[in-house]
Amino acid sequence: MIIKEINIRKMKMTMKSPFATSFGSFQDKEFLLLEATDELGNTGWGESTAFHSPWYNEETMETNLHMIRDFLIPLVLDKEINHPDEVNELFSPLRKNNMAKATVEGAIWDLYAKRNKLTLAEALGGTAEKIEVGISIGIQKSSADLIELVRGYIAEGYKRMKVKIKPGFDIDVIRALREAFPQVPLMADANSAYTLDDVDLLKQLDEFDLMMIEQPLASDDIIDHAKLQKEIKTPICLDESIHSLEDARKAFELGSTRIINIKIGRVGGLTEAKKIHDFCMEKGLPVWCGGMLESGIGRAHNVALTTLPNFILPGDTASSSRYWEEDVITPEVVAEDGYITVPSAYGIGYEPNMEVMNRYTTEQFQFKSND
Ligand SMILES: O=C(O)CCC(=O)c1ccccc1C(=O)O
Ligand SMILES: [Mg+2]
Repeated sequence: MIIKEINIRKMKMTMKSPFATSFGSFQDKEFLLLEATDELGNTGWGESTAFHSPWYNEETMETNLHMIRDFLIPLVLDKEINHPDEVNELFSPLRKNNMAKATVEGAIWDLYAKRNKLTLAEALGGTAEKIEVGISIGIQKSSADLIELVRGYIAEGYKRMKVKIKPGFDIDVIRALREAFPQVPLMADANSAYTLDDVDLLKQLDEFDLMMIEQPLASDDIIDHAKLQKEIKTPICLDESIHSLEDARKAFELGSTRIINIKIGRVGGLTEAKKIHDFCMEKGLPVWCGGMLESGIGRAHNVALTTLPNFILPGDTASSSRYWEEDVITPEVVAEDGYITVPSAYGIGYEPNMEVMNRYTTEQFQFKSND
């Protein structure tokens, strides 16, 4: 296939409620969508998971726009690409900027799948027909508020509850949740809010039978996490620290992580995500698919990736309606009793809803081949 045209949209959508983590809180979500068109008129969509500010990682919507426009598009426009795995190779001379790379690569995966009359899940080698999903709940004003939210999500059928913690909103909150829901599959995500000075506090979490603690220590660390894992029973799951198959290998060898949260954007695309998945499967490390509060386009990519066999644990990709009054795809992503049915239409399997998408588009950029 030959990529003939790329369109980028700056989007601004407001979530139903603010999402608070140890690194900050926001309700307005600004992000990029990208559409790639081939020489036959097939199209594919990708979403950038970079936020407006560099607080989850160093990338932002604007750095992604710069990278895509000035470096990534010139590497793919008018080039003959036989398989999306080649895009990972084409981008490899450029360091990092993984979310920018994943935006373009994701659109090309969708395009490739549609062109070859495959679902994106099939193109990736996934077989699951439905996937199990959990929910990620931001930091609340009080344990009581959190308990009420969790009660509602359990009633909706979500398969595991992930709650955000930070210093001052941790042990007491988890204890209260555990007392309220003795059996519920529960985990905590610290988004790098602790250091090794907090070992004694983190040890206290062991009594609550958590499935895992996600990224307790620094966002770039795999050394201290290995030290911490030796001190605590709760399995550590790395999120922020893993950017590539190489990172996954090193973290595994050091004993820094027993589970990996795979986010397509953070690792630079679906090809790298699949490599990490395959490695973890071989080593007996379960994985699950993380979320970045995506619109329907990114959500659809997450659903397709999760059909691979080592996505053993429920991911963070909940129903569109948990985040948005209206989503940019039809149908919207729906979790029923904690399961999302994998769509059977080609590519990402959901159609962009242009009417809704246009309403939330603030700016557009078009790149066309010269011939
Ligand atoms: O519901 C989702 O999409 C996942 C929410 C979530 O946990 C999250 C949201 C924003 C930034 C980082 C994270 C995270 O997984 O650490
Ligand atoms: Mg996380």
